[in-house]
This record gives sequence, C-alpha cells and structure tokens, in this order.
Amino acid sequence: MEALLKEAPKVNHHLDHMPNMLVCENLQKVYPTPTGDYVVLDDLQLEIKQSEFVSIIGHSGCGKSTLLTMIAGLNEISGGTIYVDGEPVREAGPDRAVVFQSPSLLPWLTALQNVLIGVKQVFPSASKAEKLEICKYYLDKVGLGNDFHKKATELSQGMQQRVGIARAFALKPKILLLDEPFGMLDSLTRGELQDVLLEIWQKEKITAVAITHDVDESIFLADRVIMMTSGPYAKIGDELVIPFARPRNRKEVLEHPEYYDYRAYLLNFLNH
Ligand SMILES: Nc1ncnc2c1ncn2[C@@H]1O[C@H](COP(=O)(O)OP(=O)(O)OP(=O)(O)O)[C@@H](O)[C@H]1O
Repeated sequence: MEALLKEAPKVNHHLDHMPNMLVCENLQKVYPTPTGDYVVLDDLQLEIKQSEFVSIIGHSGCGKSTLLTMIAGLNEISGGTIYVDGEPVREAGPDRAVVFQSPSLLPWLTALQNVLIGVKQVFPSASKAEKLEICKYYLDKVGLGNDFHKKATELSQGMQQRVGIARAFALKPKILLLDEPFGMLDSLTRGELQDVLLEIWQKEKITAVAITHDVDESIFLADRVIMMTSGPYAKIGDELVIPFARPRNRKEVLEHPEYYDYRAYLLNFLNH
C-alpha cells in the first residue's frame, strides 16, 4: 500500500490540464484571545484545480472551518493570500457559495423563495421567469420537485439541506464550499444527499471543497483528500489522490480492491 500511495500523482490525471481555481499562499490565521494570540493556521499552502473536488479532513479544532470561512471571505485573513480564479479574496462574493452544516433557511419563506433570494442578487438582470426556472431546476435536481411551495418549517432537516444545496448551485459559483454539510443527518439521509450532491456536481463540475469528519465520505466525494495537521500552527500534512472512476457508484467504490488501502491510509494519518 505504501509504495502504491507514494507513487500516486499529486492530482487526478484527468485534471492535469486544468488551471488552478483556488490557491492559498503562505496563509496564516491568528485569533486574538484574552491569553494572547492563537495561531490556528500557519504557512498553509494549497492549490486546487478547476473542476476538482477536494475533501478536507483533520482533527476537531485544527482549523478546517477557519480555512473554509477565510476562502469564503467571511473570516479575515491574518497573513498570506487566497486567490480565487487568480483574484485575491478580500470579501465574500457570489463566486463562492457556502453550504453549512445547518442550512439556516428563512422559516417564513417557501423552499422556492429561499433559493430565489440569492438568485435575485446574483442575476439581477434575468427575467422573473428565468430566475424561477433556475430555482426550480435545482430544487428538482435535489429531489424537491414536488415541494417548491412548502415553507421551510414544513421541511425535514434532510429536505432543508437539499434546499441548501440547491441554493448554492443556483448561484452558479466558481467554488462550492461545504462545511460538514451532512453532519447533522442520519446515515441513510447522509448517503442519499451525498449521491444528490455528486449527481449535480458531475453535471456542473464546479470546483468543490468539502470539510468532513467522515473518512468514507471524504473518499466517496473527492478527487483528492487533504489532511490537515492538528493546531496550533496547522497546515496541510498530507494528501491522497482518489482515482476511482466517475460518475461514482457507492457499491462500486466500496467494492474497489484498493478502497480499504485508501481508507486505512487516512485513518492512519488521523490516528498519529
Ligand atoms: N473567533 C474565534 N476566536 C478565537 N478562537 C477561535 C475563534 N474561532 C475559532 N477559534 C479557535 O480556532 C481553532 C480552530 O477552529 P475551527 O472551528 O476552524 O476548527 P475545525 O477544525 O473546523 O473544528 P471542528 O472540526 O470541531 O468543527 C479552535 O481552537 C477554535 O477554538
């Protein structure tokens, strides 16, 4: 296994010709605390190709959400630079859509209206019919074709997260940022939503970065799994290219002769 993994390429070969969509250069994050500065991330370097799906794993508190919110422009950068499609990140923008663990829908609005809010902001010059068409297209894709007009409060947690995914794709972002998107769901719903996510992603091939605590999920979703060292001063500790063919089928992935080697490699990193 060691030899096989050591010889593995740095990115999936089908992405070789792709330009970088996301680059983190000498990235640092310091949180001031009453007892002094806490350096969460230090000298972190990361390059993600256009159309690449990357999972990030690491111990709780190592700084995964900090990294993701900095990429999103929601968390100030203490040092270094983040480039999205060549442009330095200074603030949040519609080129980066975030799916959080909890989708925080506006409860008094319907599924459709919740998606429409963002679409209106990002496509102000589109006609009302076009905007509605975008929203309905993605709601249908996440399996809510019969639930457009249900209020957020009438939706189960899994359905709400489906709206969260539809909302993110409807913005047509350059990067999709997912922070433990299925963390609050039962394992059956989790599996269903992983399939939904991959199905839409397979069509759109938006660059995606997903934080997860689940090693199996990290493998199933990604072209590459990034492993973060534990903080303080966390950085990228290792990475593993996942070469399984796409579109992915859970059964095929689980039955792949090398699946358990990849899984063991990631668990070994987390256990040391
Ligand atoms: N606003 C803040 N002020 C001070 N410290 C913070 C702040 N936000 C996060 N931290 C600290 O920074 C570290 C990294 O937090 P972060 O939430 O990024 O980690 P994480 O890897 O996403 O954790 P988890 O997997 O548990 O969600 C933690 O030690 C956390 O306590």
